[in-house]
Amino acid sequence: MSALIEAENLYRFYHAGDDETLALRGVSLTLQPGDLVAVTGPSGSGKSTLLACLAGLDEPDGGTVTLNGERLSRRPEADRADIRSRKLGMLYQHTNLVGHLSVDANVVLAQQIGQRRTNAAWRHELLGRCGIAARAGARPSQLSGGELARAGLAVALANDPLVLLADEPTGELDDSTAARILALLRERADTGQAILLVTHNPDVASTADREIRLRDGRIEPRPEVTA
Ligand SMILES: Nc1ncnc2c1ncn2[C@@H]1O[C@H](COP(=O)(O)OP(=O)(O)OP(=O)(O)O)[C@@H](O)[C@H]1O
Repeated sequence: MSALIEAENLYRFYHAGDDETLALRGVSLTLQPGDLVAVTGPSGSGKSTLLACLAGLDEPDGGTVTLNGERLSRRPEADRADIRSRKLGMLYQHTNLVGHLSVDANVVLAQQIGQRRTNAAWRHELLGRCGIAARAGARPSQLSGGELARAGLAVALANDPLVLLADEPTGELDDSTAARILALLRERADTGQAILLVTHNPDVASTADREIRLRDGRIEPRPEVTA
């Protein structure tokens, strides 16, 4: 079985004048089909940078990202966009919705852009499962923060992607809605997807198969288990 996400020794530096920020310093991780993994860490530890590099939206200064056997890093943007449209769904912290389209039309658009040929039945199921069917005709500006997060998740899952990267998918949600969304993510993982979610919430992280903790751009070693 081949890994769905492989990141090897990722480095990302930002320069502003004389200042250099080491956002990622040698991060490696692997997700197999069925893995639901949480990325946690304090503000500024590199979580969003990691997600952007894994999605090919940002180019790491060192290291490689491979999605389902296809190298994403150090390729022209058109190639990365093609790989994304075949393999990846992404939920951003700041919404991934087009402002002048309804929620339903946003999901339709994502289905048209993607290359995995999902149908209208899938879209309707998804809107229901994400708890946003009742607001499917609304535009993003008419939605609450929690509704935006759920609509964004429907867009991210529109193509039933092999890999889902989600930045704070439950951040704006009440406990019962968050539990429902986590159950949906678990179910998608059980069908063989790999899901990486960023969260500040320890309860959400504890529902994942494992937790990757970032600090200052590095993965914190797991505590030694003593017998
Ligand atoms: N475009 C940029 N230019 C300069 N520095 C940046 C840029 N983007 C991020 N950084 C810096 O890189 C580091 C990692 O940022 P990142 O957004 O990945 O952290 P994070 O863990 O996602 O934080 P948060 O939990 O607050 O969202 C921070 O020190 C941040 O200030």
